[in-house]
Amino acid sequence: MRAVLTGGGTGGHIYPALAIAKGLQERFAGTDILYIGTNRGLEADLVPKAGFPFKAITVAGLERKISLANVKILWQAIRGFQEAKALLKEFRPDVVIGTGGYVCGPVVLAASRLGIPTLIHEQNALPGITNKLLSRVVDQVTVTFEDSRKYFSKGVKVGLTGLPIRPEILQAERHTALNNLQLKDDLLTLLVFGGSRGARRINQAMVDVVREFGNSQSIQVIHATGQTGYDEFIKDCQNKGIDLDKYVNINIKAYLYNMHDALGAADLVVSRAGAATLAELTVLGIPSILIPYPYASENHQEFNARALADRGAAVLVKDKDLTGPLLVKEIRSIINDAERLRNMSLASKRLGRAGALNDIIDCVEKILPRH
Ligand SMILES: CC(=O)N[C@H]1[C@@H](OP(=O)(O)OP(=O)(O)OC[C@H]2O[C@@H](n3ccc(=O)[nH]c3=O)[C@H](O)[C@@H]2O)O[C@H](CO)[C@@H](O)[C@@H]1O
Repeated sequence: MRAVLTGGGTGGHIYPALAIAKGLQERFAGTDILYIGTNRGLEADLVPKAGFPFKAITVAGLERKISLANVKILWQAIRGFQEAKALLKEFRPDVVIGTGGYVCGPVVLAASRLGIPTLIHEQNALPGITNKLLSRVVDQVTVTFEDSRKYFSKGVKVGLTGLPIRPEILQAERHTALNNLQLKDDLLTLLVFGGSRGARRINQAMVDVVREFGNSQSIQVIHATGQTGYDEFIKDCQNKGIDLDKYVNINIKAYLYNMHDALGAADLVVSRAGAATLAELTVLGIPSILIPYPYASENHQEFNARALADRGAAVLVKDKDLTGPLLVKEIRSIINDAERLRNMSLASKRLGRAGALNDIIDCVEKILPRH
């Protein structure tokens, strides 16, 4: 079996594709994978690190208003389509799977023109523009939320599967994770990150959290600043007189390539509310404080966060309200109340869908040629 995966820009599109790639290899022994993305997205870093062959094509996102830049972008899209077609002809996949982001457009379209079976997965309740357009040419659409069915035209085959999660996250286990991270098992672990690119607002609030909990006897902290926010965070700490070297329980990273260990160790998470993150939190039953990114298209992160907050699995803090002292207060009020922490964890677990990856692989199997 030969499969092409495509999806890019942010981790929220890439990790579901990586999960599907691993799921295919588990189901069909000897599966050959090719990942097609762009050199500008996070996929150029994450895909080779995950051990899959990666090829890049030319592509760029359209601006929402008519502009001269869009003429250039349209030209790049045509070039990207030709490049995708050439890669597909060379690799000869049995199936092409897209998980959103601009790069999916030319790759999935080229596959459908070449008569290769195609499937796309939508992570958010509100489908992205690329997936909405592609839904008209693909063999199968799979969605995370029942609610998103209504955004696709009649006649489009839509299957409800949930969001596929990397197998290593599904298998994460606290003791091993703490060991791998060299953390203590008698302390609570707070994990903080702002989606795959980091979040400046969360980093700013974290300066106070680090100061408050530095060398605490009850809690240890892992904070991922995002690749571009690391230096600024360290400088902000220095400016406030915080010497991070003196805090043995505070671990600051630019990016967590070992998220399965970080999530496996976490008793409480502070994060943005991207769909992939929420699927991971709920499948492991981790309580969270969610600060939705307010500029995500049509404010979809707030809808994501509400789905958890309304069911007691998370506390929602609006970005505009976020300050260091408020974050410290929210963290304290949860970690100091063991019963609340346990109830939030149970509520989170109830929302998790561990079978999503398997269900998507079933959908892939159904569109393969021999079926
Ligand atoms: C700002 C924005 O529009 N973000 C969107 C983007 O999410 P974005 O990529 O920001 O966030 P998601 O939460 O969906 O996914 C992040 C992924 O990166 C992983 N991770 C993160 C940090 C780290 O250090 N290491 C690591 O492995 C997380 O475990 C997760 O798998 O795509 C998602 C899925 O379409 C959307 O729901 C988000 O709204």
